[in-house]
Amino acid sequence: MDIVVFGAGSLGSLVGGLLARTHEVTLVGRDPHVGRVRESGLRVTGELDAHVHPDAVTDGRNLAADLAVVTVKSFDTAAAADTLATGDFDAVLSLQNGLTEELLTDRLDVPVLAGTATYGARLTDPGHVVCTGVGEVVLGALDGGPSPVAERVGDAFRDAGIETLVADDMPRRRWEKLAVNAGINTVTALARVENGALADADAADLAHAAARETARVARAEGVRLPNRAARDAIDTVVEQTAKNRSSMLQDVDAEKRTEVDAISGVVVDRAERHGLDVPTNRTLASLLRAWEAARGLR
Ligand SMILES: NC(=O)C1=CN([C@@H]2O[C@H](COP(=O)(O)OP(=O)(O)OC[C@H]3O[C@@H](n4cnc5c(N)ncnc54)[C@H](OP(=O)(O)O)[C@@H]3O)[C@@H](O)[C@H]2O)C=CC1
Ligand SMILES: CC(C)(CO)C(=O)C(=O)O
Repeated sequence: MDIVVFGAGSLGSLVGGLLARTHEVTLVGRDPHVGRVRESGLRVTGELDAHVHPDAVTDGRNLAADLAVVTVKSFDTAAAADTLATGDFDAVLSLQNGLTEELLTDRLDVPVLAGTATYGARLTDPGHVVCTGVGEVVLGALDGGPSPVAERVGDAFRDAGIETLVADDMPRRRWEKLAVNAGINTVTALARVENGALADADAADLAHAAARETARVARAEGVRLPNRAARDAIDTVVEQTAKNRSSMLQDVDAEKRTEVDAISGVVVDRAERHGLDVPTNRTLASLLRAWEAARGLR
């Protein structure tokens, strides 16, 4: 397959690097990373090991491929979509956190697949990405149900040795992941603690409340996500990733803009559409946005 990975930062470089073992890959990213990949290839170390030579560019306009994988931060999705729209792709797959696929669908004229990734990645130096955790990519039709396009993409990912599940219930999975991110990412970022700290009862109550509200909004959107499932998902992820610093906490540590708008912000916006109040998500979003504003990040 010809694959463009749009957003060759941490996750994009890892996924693109693994895909390049089997497929023709073009990474779209920034210098000096792109320059180093062109000069001496991309090294993957940590829990996986590879040295590959994908094509790499800084200008993502007018590209053509079977598939474009979107791995920019959620707040860069609209710009990425507008750039991808100048090219020619058979399908687009998002592996981002937050609900970004609707934005891609609105701006692109090709099938957009929904995806989640639980691989951990960190771009430590130009040309070098560290795999900090082997997880799984789950992908499928945005509205659920069977999808021959998703099956083809799933086969391509598996051929490259990426743990991949093609799922026919992406709406539920996306909202469950959103509930997890709305609970864990926000609370850990604001309290500056690792995920495992949410085993503490008070912090867990707050994360559970955000997840329960998210499940309520999901149900208003027609997605079957019981409160109990959202709460259990938080507990499972806290246990499995106890030592993680969530991606939002890493952004706060680095004084970088967070993905709050695509996580808590989306929960608040969708709740409003259905006349629901989500006070926990609203409060968490306000605090994070206040932090970003005070640092000139928004
Ligand atoms: N890292 C991880 O382990 C995981 C990440 N995710 C999700 O994946 C997404 C990406 O995360 P992550 O990889 O950590 O983020 P990064 O910031 O490391 O990667 C995104 C990269 O895309 C670049 N970029 C943005 N817009 C453009 C553009 N128009 N042209 C070229 N390059 C562009 C950014 O450059 P610049 O910053 O200079 O704009 C950055 O290098 C997020 O939604 C995250 O939540 C999900 C699971 C795991
Ligand atoms: C699952 C979790 C919470 C793992 O840290 C995550 O998705 C993130 O940090 O963004």
